Amino acid sequence: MKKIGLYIFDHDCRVLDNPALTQFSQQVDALICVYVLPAPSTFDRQFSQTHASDAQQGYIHQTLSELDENLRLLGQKLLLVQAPIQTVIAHYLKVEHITHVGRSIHSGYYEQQQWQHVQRLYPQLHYFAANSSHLFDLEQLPFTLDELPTSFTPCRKHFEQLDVPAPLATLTHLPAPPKHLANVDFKEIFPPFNGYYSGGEISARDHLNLYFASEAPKSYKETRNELMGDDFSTKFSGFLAHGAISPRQIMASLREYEALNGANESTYWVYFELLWREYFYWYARQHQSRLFCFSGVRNKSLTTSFYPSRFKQWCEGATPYPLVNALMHELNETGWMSNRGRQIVASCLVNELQLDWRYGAAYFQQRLIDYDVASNWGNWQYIAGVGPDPRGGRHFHISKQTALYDPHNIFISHWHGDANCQAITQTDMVDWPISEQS
Ligand SMILES: Cc1cc2nc3c(=O)[nH]c(=O)nc-3n(C[C@H](O)[C@H](O)[C@H](O)COP(=O)(O)OP(=O)(O)OC[C@H]3O[C@@H](n4cnc5c(N)ncnc54)[C@H](O)[C@@H]3O)c2cc1C
Repeated sequence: MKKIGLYIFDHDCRVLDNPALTQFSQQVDALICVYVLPAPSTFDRQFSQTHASDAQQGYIHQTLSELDENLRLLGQKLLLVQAPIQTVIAHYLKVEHITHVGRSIHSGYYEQQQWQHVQRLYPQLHYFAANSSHLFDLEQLPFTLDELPTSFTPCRKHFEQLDVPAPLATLTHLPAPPKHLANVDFKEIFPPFNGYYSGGEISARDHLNLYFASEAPKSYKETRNELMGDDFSTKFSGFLAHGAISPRQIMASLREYEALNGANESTYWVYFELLWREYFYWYARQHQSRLFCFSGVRNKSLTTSFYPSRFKQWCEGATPYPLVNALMHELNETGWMSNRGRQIVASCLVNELQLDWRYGAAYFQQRLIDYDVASNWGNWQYIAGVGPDPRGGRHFHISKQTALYDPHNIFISHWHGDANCQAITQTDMVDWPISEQS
């Protein structure tokens, strides 16, 4: 009997160094490649009224177009489907008689639940999933998931003892699709690229080569907290989030760079930051749905709440704080924000505006071109003090951060941070009695 495989791309939108795709394609005689557009869940709808931003969708559009281009070089093509995964599987089971279904392992709890659900629904199919997005495989870890250290530093020390597997050899062949399969035109579904950050496997390879051909890695540790500019940080996050590049490919280029130019603290720090990403991946795998809980993984009581007008001010960049406003304007326009910027606006939402951190995380989920379930919700928990921070949360003082990172008002004026500063006027019964100052 002919083995017909359905491969579901998700956060692994590349053909090179994609263990899940490579191994799955070796198990089947014919292959259908699909990308399933995620529908907003009930949880998403609870925390926000808006949908994925144009910046985010335009970025995904580019990512998928470049994946399709690379698949075509291997005699394949990418099909885009807008339906729940179980419907997609049911469709191809009926129409193409698929026998196998493959994908890369997802860190998200709901995505894992969905994967288990389809296996229960269609037990007659063969299922396959492998790690395509992280540095280490589960079998390499010196601890079980339950024993994952509760904070980053001890975990990093374990990670540093491990060898990062080399990227796979170039993929030269994929089984062909079973027969002519109609596809939708990507342009009919997605808004155009906004011109700020390019997505996709081809762009990722170009960017990686440019970054490691530059002097930037030598001073990364000193520049990485800046707010503005082309190469103060690596700008790998969008590519990594959608899997247009693998962290192992980045590590291979980093090691080559170090061999040619010498290693220093800054080149090590690029690895160090990739280990943060790694940590949050395993953290999400361990804590599952607790990643989204108000009290976090620490089960901590918080006093923050939801104030619609304050949240609106934060989203629109109309708070009393010019730096926060400028950062939010940058996010809304481009879909990206520096790491220091994310820390400042997240801290403002939690500490100054006293808002439930999950609204901020959900807003980031819809805006970021590099949205990644583990890194986003894990970092938000960290700032809100309900996650892996041994100090129990962070408060970034906005005036101090402004003096440190935008002393000449360049960032604020570029993103019009002082154009619409509004006082926080809303009070509610918990603020009573209202003092002179409020
Ligand atoms: C509240 C908040 C939300 C965030 N949400 C996301 C998200 O959805 N997706 C995402 O990829 N990153 C997220 N980050 C982490 C970090 O801000 C971005 O990865 C980084 O700013 C991307 O820019 P870069 O690629 O130039 O990073 P660089 O500074 O050059 O770092 C190199 C790579 O290391 C990884 N990395 C660096 N810092 C972190 C970190 N704190 N946590 C996890 N990985 C890290 C990223 O993959 C990044 O591309 C968030 C941070 C905060 C504080």
